[in-house]
Amino acid sequence: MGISSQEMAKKPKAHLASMDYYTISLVVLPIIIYVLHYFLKKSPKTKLPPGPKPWPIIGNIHLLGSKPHRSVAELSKIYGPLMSLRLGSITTIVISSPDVAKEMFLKHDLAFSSRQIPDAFRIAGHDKLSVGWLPVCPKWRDLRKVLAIQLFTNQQLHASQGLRKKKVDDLVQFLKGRSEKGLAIDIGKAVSTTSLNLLSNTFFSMDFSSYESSVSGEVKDLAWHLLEEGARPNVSDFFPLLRPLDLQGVRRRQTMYFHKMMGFFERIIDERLRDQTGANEDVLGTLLKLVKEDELTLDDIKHLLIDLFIAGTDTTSNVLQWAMTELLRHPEKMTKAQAEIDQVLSEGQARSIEESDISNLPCVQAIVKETLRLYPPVPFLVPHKADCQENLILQASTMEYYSISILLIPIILIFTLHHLLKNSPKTKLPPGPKPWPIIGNIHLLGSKPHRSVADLSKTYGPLMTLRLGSITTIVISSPDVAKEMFLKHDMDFASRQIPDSAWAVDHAKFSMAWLPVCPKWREIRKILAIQLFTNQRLDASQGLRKEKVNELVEFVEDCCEKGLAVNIGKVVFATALNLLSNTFFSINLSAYDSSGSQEFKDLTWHIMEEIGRPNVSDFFPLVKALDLQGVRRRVSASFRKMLKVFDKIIDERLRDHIGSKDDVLDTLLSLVKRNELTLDDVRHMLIDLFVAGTDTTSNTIEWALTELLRRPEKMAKAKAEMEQLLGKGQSRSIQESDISKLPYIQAIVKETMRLHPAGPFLIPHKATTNVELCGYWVPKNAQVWVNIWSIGRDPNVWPDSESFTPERFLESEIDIRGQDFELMPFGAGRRICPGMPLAYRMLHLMLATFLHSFNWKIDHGLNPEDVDMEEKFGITLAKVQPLQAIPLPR
Ligand code: HEM
Repeated sequence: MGISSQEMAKKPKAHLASMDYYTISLVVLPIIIYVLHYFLKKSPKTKLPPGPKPWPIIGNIHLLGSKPHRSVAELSKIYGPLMSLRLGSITTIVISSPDVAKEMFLKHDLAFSSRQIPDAFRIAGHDKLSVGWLPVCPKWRDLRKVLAIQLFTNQQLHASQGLRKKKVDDLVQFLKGRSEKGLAIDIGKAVSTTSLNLLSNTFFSMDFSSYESSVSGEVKDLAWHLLEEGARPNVSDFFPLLRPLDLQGVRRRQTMYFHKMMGFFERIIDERLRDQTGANEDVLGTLLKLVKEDELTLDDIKHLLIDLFIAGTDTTSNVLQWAMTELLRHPEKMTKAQAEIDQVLSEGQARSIEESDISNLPCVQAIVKETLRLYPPVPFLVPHKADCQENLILQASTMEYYSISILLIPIILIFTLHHLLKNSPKTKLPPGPKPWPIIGNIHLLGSKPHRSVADLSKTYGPLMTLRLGSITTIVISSPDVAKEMFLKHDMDFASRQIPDSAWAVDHAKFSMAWLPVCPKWREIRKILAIQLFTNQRLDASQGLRKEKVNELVEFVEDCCEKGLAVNIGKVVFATALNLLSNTFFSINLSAYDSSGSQEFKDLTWHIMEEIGRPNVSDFFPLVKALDLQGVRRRVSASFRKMLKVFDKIIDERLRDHIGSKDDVLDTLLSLVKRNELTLDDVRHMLIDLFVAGTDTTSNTIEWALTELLRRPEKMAKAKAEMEQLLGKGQSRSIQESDISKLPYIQAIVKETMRLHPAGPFLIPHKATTNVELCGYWVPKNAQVWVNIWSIGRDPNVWPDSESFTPERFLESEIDIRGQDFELMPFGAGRRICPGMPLAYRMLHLMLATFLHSFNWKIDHGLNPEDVDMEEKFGITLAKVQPLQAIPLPR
């Protein structure tokens, strides 16, 4: 199924060319937008609520992620409870506090009573007949009146309660049957079958669904599809002028589901009209009476029924499912509710529950309220829309220019040029999600790209294509594909996709981390391998490191005496910084209690964070020059500060004399003297070594201790291993040479790096030529992400993959040095981390010292399982909440 490399070499550059059209349109696009803005600039200013700065064109769409309710809640913490977002060309106001909601509903209810109608519901005239989507108008008022007066009055509901009771009895029968056979129950399925039947009996006096068969599937699935498509982010909603194109096919699919559902209701209505003897106490009976009295049309009824089923089935069953889930998690609350029900029902003769009992069950009511509080089935309500707001209209008209340019440019440029190219032979890229126009798949990355991409790989496979703006990105998520990449094509993938931020202060020109494989890069790697990181060199400097670790112990002992908690990440960072600075310069760069190391840590983290941040300049290289998000500007400032520190040290050494310390700096400066390196090479090499070596090390130790604090039995096992080797009490302290005799500590380090690899995508690689990989075509210049985070958690590779089990490595040969593609926290192939030999020593030395010298307690009296495990994505994965642990004497 693959294609030969010769054929590949001949492939015309159709793919790359098409990419360039995106980029061209992106150059033209801002010009048109800014020209139109210029003409509009005399319009009065509007004072929108605060919100995140929108990106050109897409606005804030990329911030929504896969769980917009959570992403938006996070944003509101920064921008306040009344916030504006720009979603494509749509201004969206987000309300996140009871006070603002109160003002909206009490003071401005009418002004906000219309709906933002998704394109998915502008089908078959539904938006013109549906009570859910109509604006406040006479027709909408009539329909609401019918609901309130004819359908959902207490009297009507009372009349149909017998039907519902019967359905609940059916559920109980079904549950009893399963329970007698000792079988588990799919709560979601049972609950949604019941809630569908409760509705279908209230409306039609008939069952739509049965517990054992999938006949019910039809309406339930249709309601689910209609809701799912309706809620799907749709480019037609973000850019209304693109609606006619229905780029994602949402309207096409929705029309099909809609007609199927409509046909289903039409058959029921026809039968009822033919057989007038049927039950008329139900909702359909009432509605048909109103048709007879000319108060409604048959079309009104069909659209009303669609509204009621879409709105009523999934919402009810979701709430019930969440309620049951919470009660199963909190058995004591379940018991309390059961006791209350028992008490109400066993008064007199034991009987089953009636709707009239609800008012006597405050605990059950409270459970429903609490479930609705935590899991509101419609987290943003059904989006409202502001009517007749002068300033919003102005905003909308400005936005239309975006839409016009969006409509014109992609259509004229991209599609015309694509058409011209359509005779070019096709290339067979690995599968992947369908890209949106212009932004491609950027919107799928969310705030934790390693997780989002891992989820996508479940659908598209371990070799997947994403289009990130104009950049083709190949994602590798299995050991087999990684093996083929590193063993068969290492050279072809050994270059880097350089982020724009790495060009700050010309860093990428000198830096070994970003240079392509070229004589200069080889030269620098050779110097590191031969002069800095040989075993002999590292053995020679181990005394310096031991001294630094002793200082760490002294600092922690002091905290221990004072009963103070230790910010693990901070002290490990300071130690790692000193281990490096002593290995390289024979000086300390930080003190534990000074703000200096924190400043250096902040600088390092900022650099890592900014380089890892999704940046429009990386997705659309032709707009790089604009540095739209200011990332390059901020990274330049951080690099300059860091260079200032190194320049001072270099100047001092040059003033003394080279050779006075016999350390790494001496070695490097003598190479400068011999013209084998330039001073700039040395300065930028130091940035690389400090940025790549500190945060990675401290994050790994922080995660290791976090995992051990959550599992005290593993911590005890590690301590026992060390006691056996080193003795207790007046024991000697640990040396780097002891590491090989501590298999459990080694296993802990491996297990930590499996679950929390410092660089989840390695440092992104790039294809330097067209490559055939596992039968697919990887085009030249494609970015390559090796998702070692998802490989490390793949249940097909690792049994019980989510659990922290160092024991799995005790009987296994798997190592972290780039030979085993299931576990490669340092990468593999030519680009493997050159600092690995030093990192290996530092990690084991510090972790073992922490465990051997102290007992540890979690701060704030937290239970082990409650320790926060949230991670934030940068080029490294750090903990969101720094680990604070209290040291106790051993
Ligand atoms: C826990 C510790 C560390 C981890 C997990 C780690 C991991 C990595 C990874 C995954 C890469 C990219 C490999 C690839 O793209 O294929 C890398 C590259 C690199 N690392 Fe490390 N690293 C660590 C510590 C260090 C230390 C201590 C140093 C030096 C002092 C260092 C220096 C570098 C450099 C310079 C590169 C870029 C190499 C190149 O592109 O040619 N790292 N590291």
